[in-house]
Amino acid sequence: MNKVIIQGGGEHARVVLDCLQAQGLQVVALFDPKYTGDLWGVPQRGAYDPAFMPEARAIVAIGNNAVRKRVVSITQHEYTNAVHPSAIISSRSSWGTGNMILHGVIIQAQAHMGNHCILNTGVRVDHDCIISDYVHIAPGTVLCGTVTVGEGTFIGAGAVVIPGRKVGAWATVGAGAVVTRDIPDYAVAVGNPARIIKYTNIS
Ligand SMILES: CC(=O)SCCNC(=O)CCNC(=O)[C@H](O)C(C)(C)COP(=O)(O)OP(=O)(O)OC[C@H]1O[C@@H](n2cnc3c(N)ncnc32)[C@H](O)[C@@H]1OP(=O)(O)O
Repeated sequence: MNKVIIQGGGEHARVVLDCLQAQGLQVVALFDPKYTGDLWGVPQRGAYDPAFMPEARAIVAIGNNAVRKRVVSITQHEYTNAVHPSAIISSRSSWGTGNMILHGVIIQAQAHMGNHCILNTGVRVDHDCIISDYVHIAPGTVLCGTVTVGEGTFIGAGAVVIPGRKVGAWATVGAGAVVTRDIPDYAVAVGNPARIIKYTNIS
């Protein structure tokens, strides 16, 4: 059960491949219509083939949350998690499947995360945070204790969310933002303190 396929062939997929290989897992294929050839010893097989090695586990390594959700809906393999060996993870935290917990991430006690999320390089998720499905938290971001993040939300690199704040679903927090108030669903917020500049309509 150590074989893994990756859905996606772009930059994020390469980081996830690096992570899975560091875990000692055998990545047997990358699927992405845009890529063929060999990447770090792994064949890039073009479009997804549901019949390919059905015993392999899958991970959808696509950084865009809406696209990742769509590709998850058509993937027939069972899922696994990518967890880099350098991550520091409390045994009192929990998460579902299909998640990418990348290099240098820290997850504190009683933090809980759903499925198909990305905790990118060096993200810190402190105690009692709750992260829904299809969230992407970009490199270096800090979620202080008891923060809640709704489905599909993207939090840009180096952002800070102060304790107890709620970031809604399918929201966007800009790089370097400091979130001092709750952010509603679909809002795009930037700056310190973070201010809403617009709403998006992704679902
Ligand atoms: C491994 C990896 O690389 S993972 C990927 C990590 N990527 C990131 O962290 C990127 C995060 N993205 C951002 O911060 C983007 O700027 C977004 C998503 C917040 C906004 O993007 P857009 O919707 O294209 O907004 P746009 O660029 O038009 O900017 C709108 C306004 O907000 C300002 N703005 C945009 N981003 C920020 C920001 N992070 N902080 C402060 N102000 C910002 C712009 O200067 C502009 O201001 P103006 O209207 O006065 O000129």
